[in-house]
Amino acid sequence: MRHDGRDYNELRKVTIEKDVLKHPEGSVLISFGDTKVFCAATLEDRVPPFLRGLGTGWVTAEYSMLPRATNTRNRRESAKGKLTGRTMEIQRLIGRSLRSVVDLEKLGERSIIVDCDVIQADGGTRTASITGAFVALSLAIEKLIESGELTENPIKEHLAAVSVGVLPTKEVVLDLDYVEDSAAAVDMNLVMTESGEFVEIQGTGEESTFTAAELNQLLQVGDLGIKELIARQQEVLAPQSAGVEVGEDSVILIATGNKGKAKEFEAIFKEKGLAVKTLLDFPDVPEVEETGKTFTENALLKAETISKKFNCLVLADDSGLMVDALNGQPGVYSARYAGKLKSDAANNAKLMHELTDIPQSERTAKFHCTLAVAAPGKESLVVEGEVKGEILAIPRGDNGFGYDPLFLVPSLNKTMAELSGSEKNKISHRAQAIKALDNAWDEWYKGV
Ligand SMILES: O=P(O)(O)OP(=O)(O)OP(=O)(O)OC[C@H]1O[C@@H](n2cnc3c(O)ncnc32)[C@H](O)[C@@H]1O
Ligand SMILES: [Mg+2]
Repeated sequence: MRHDGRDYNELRKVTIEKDVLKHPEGSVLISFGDTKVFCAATLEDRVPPFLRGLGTGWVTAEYSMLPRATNTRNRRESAKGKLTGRTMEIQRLIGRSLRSVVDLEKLGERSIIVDCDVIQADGGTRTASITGAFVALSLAIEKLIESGELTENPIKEHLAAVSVGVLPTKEVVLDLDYVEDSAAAVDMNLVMTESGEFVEIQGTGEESTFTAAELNQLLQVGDLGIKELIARQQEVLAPQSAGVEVGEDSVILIATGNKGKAKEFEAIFKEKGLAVKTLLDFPDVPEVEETGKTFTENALLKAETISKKFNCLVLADDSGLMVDALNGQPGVYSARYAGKLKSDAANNAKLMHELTDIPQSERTAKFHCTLAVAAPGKESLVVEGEVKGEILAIPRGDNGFGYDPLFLVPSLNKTMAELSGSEKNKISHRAQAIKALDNAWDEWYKGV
């Protein structure tokens, strides 16, 4: 029986929180029970002198512990003026471990430095550091891929580390906390890869010895722990590493967080036998900032950013309302016409207000839709669609989304919000753009 009630092969509660710091390219706060470590990965566009000009990159790590990470205060190493042997040994181990799963040539002439700072120590700080450092490193590399600086991921496979040991009771256990660690007869740190290979085994009999049979048990229990830790890392790094099913042929990923658009695309693609996934399925993926000045720029930005992130084919829609009496406004600013909060009600209220004195005959407008499709290694495809109409003074209908209740389709004498979903999907700007996409698809798909 372990003092905290865990089973012999049970990890402490492991949590990995990502993007916890503002400045580093990759950051995580990892906890193994009460052991908590910040891991921050920094990208630098240079390599140490011994690698300069060789076209290869470098990954290294630094480790440190806050004075009160432990039961009694430890003087800062910076105040002492030198690193202890323990610190040197641990930071070399972290760097070595990370390099074992990175193809340094693919990384190119740049360095990634991972700082592991223990804020609370309760046993296993080096193993928590390695497991967290791998995630921070992956996040930093993701940034390089997103920005187009790297096209291929230099990470070969996942890496994690865990402690195992033999208690004075002779029990072989996984993931020792401080109480167990300080009494253990055998203490071992394992660093392993996703494919089950070892990077490092540090095993010591503490005033005792251990048998080959015990060693085997220790390795087995450790292997299970590593598999669990890697699964946890994959969850945190998902969807990039887990891939979900977006790569399947029958699924199309649409880079939109707009529920109204998502619903329309689902209906339109269902008829083509394709299931739709949108960013609503991936709430952790941050919204792509629409910094473009045109529909095309923004559609490409959304499609290409998300395609790089997921490494699969992605469709994006940038659309909006263009009102003639407002010189084409709100145009690309349609979603945020009344402010950052993107409220349909506020946008419609602003539009009604802006057009207060404009007679109906001068309230002509059009909905515009630009679609961009991006796929890895291909030049993106862009198509457009439009539908003409008029802006009413008073909203009508409850269907659709956005400006639909104010947008009259004169030939039907109904607003877009008075049409059923399937009626709107026959005539809308989005439907027109999808027709154009259909026409261009085969040639684009075969080519480039
Ligand atoms: O960028 P994504 O995540 O796709 O979602 P978004 O709502 O921000 O979308 P856009 O940047 O393309 O802005 C388009 C805005 O134009 C309006 N709009 C586009 N299509 C529309 C439609 O079919 N009916 C009504 N309003 C529409 C609506 O206000 C949208 O929020
Ligand atoms: Mg948008």
